[in-house]
Amino acid sequence: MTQMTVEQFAHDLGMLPNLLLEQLQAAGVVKHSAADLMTEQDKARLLDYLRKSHGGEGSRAKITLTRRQTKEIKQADGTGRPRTIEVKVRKKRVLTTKRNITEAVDKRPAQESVSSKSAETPDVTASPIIDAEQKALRAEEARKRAELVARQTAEFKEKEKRRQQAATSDEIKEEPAQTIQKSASEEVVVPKSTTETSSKATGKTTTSVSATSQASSSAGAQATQKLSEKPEEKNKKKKKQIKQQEVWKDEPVKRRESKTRGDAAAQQEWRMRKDKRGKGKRSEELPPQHAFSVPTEPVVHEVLIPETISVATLAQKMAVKAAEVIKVLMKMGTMVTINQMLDQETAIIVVEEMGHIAKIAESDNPEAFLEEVTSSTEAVKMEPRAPVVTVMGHVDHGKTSLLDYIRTTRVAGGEAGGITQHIGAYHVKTSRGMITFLDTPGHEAFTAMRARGAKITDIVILVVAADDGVMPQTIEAVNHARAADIPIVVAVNKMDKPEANFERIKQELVNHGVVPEDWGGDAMFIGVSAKTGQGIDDLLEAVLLQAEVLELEAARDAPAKGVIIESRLDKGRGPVATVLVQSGTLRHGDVVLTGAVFGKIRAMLDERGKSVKTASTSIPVEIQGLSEVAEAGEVFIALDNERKAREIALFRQGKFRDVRLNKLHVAKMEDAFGHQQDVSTLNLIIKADVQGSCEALIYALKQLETDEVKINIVHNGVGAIIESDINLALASEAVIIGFNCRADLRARKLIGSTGVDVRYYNIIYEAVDEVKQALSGMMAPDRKEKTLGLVDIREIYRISKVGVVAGCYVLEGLIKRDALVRVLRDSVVIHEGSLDSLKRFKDDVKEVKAGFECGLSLKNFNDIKQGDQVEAYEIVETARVL
Ligand SMILES: Nc1nc2c(ncn2[C@@H]2O[C@H](COP(=O)(O)OP(=O)(O)OP(=O)(O)O)[C@@H](O)[C@H]2O)c(=O)[nH]1
Repeated sequence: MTQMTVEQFAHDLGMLPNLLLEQLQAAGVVKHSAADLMTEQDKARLLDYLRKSHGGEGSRAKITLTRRQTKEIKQADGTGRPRTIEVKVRKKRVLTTKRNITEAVDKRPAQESVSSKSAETPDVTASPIIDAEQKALRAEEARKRAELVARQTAEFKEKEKRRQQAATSDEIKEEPAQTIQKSASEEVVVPKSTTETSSKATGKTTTSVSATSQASSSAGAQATQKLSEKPEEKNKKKKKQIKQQEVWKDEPVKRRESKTRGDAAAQQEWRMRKDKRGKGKRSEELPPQHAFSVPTEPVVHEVLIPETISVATLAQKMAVKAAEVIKVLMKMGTMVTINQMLDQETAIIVVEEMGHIAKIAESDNPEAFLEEVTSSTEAVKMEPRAPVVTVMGHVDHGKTSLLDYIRTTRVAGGEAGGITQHIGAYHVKTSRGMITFLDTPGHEAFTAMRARGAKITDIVILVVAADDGVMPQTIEAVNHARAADIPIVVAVNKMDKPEANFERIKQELVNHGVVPEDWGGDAMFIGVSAKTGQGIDDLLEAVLLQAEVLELEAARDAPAKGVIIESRLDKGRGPVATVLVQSGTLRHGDVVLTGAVFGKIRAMLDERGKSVKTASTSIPVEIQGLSEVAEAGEVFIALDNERKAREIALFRQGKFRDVRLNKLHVAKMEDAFGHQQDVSTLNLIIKADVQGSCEALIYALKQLETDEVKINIVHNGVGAIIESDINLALASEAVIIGFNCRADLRARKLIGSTGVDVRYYNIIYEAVDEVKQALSGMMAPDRKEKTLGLVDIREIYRISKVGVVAGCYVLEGLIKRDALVRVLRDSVVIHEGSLDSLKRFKDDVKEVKAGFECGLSLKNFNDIKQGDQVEAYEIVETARVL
């Protein structure tokens, strides 16, 4: 082996002798000048050092190359002033190698120091430590590389040629970014050649640009330099540019990806957003074709229409201009402005008029959310719950006394005086179970709640004073309970009084349909005394027995639902409401929505004023935190979403409320007049000046009943029409008849807001006549067949796409286009149906009289033959009168 100097070795390696000297020194090989001789041992030491300095030996499978370059570019800015731009290029590339490490490291000095140098160069440096076999391998590889380089060069030349042809005069301007890419392209060659030697390469380049704005003093010099550039240099530059443009095409993408944090989905979304704006084009990832194709026909939108919608919103939903909608409405004879609200029906017509599909929007109605909540709770396990009891009865029969007795003796395990607060409801514990009492005796609360659709009470305790007997309000209570289909337990009170007569009460109530168990009925009668406490246990027992029969159940592990029992504005605490949980569990911190009021529960007290954290089914609690005073009798629901609760509350507060009120179904006499369906019962509430006229009216009305139509007197009484009558009418869809009496002020207000049908009479026959008309309207009309004429079929024509057409002659009467027909063959009916067409010559006609010819076809029937006859007839309906 020939010896060589440091300089020669450096030359072979393609590096400066000084640099090699430094490396040798670092490797512990003492050489003083470039003329010093290198021994094989020196080379081996240097190689060993380089291996170690690149991060360990043997197991190393990755090689990291880092290179920094700083360049200055002088360019004129937008104003034409020369500027110097400093471009720093930092390139880092990690190569993963599967090859023998010795070999990989062996090549390193050459690759690292000269990126553009021919790959065959470093053979000499490796010679001391490679054997003959390796040499052969190396030679083979060198040959391959040479081939590759030759091929690449040829390709570039070809491309260059094409590019030059395409843009001969268009000199590629050197933008700063391009310049960066240009310099970076040098580095790109490395992985390409490395791919040859190492089987896998992953590259990463970080580029930073710092542009310094400074007046260039050498602008002229630069120009000269540009001019003096040789054509080959220019070509070389262009080649590099083209090469880098191809290779670095995906570099912006890489950079973006490296900047993006978060998961892949977020990145994807981010990219999509970017793509939407038309920036950051990524030809590799985009499908080759354009995803959007211009619609060739009008797009039909499915438009969800809420109860009311503004013109602007409607236009937006159809993707048209508001002016278009206004135009359509103008054609329909309505002048509107862009912000005007349209009702649902009008909006539907507009949408259909404009060729779109209108759908009644459930999803726009936040209340639909409540339906979801409600339905989701249905799947939850049901558990038995305590009955909720309301006490009803005539004035002074002892309702309050009875409730007071039960409360003071039973609440909190009989701790008399344990109640510090009165919240309108409480629950008592007995040996057989728990009962919840609504502490608001009377019909008002009861019917008010029911009118709002809240069935809060499970059982009614009907209090009747044993010394007084059945009184008007007792009967009213019975009617209310019956209308609501709620079982009654009769508490015959004041049994301690000597004049008490238990049997008389039973008798009197039987007359009103409340039949005691021992008489074959289903009502339990218990003798009690609110004064002495006699029979109270039996009464509670009876209530629980009744509850058992009812099999009362509710979900416990579900969002709470229930009813507002009482509500008021407390000076210190703000709006407070007593609520009864009917299903689920109410928790401190829950968001509660009731009507148009909502709020987060800030405090929750039980009936003794003790703070509690939860309240499960049939438990009454007082809650604080509602935004306003809630309406008693209104249903409440606990939601986990405050935003949704607010949304629904606002929705209910708005004008939608009026729309909803209008939609509340109330019974109208007119409905009954025009009713042609099988509605067979007319519900009535009758109020009269005196009992006599009330009874007379009921008797007269009852005479109108037939097998088909019935009258149901939901309630009758003496005196003014009061609020509870309206509520009852609302709940039972009844019409109120006021005979020689009027509604009081509060009732009138309620009539105004609910639209309950109230009719006043002072002549009994007038009332009877109107009810008679109503009942007549409820009866199905008489339907009779009327024969129109007879037609002879003389000729049959089979026309493709039309079917069978018959040439006919009208024998008798006439035939109408809309008549019903029977086809007779040998006087036997073979088909019944209707006409599809009726013509005289070529014209469609409405009817053809006897003695004339005509053409006809039948709907869904083609088996018509010459000699058949067609009988035409129609159905005539006549209203029936009672
Ligand atoms: N002797 C006796 N008197 C009773 C009994 N229960 C109630 N009373 C009395 O009957 C009167 C009316 O009792 P309340 O409890 O106020 O009757 P109420 O049905 O609540 O009356 P209103 O609230 O006006 O509807 C009071 O004077 C009670 O003391 C009882 O069991 N025996």
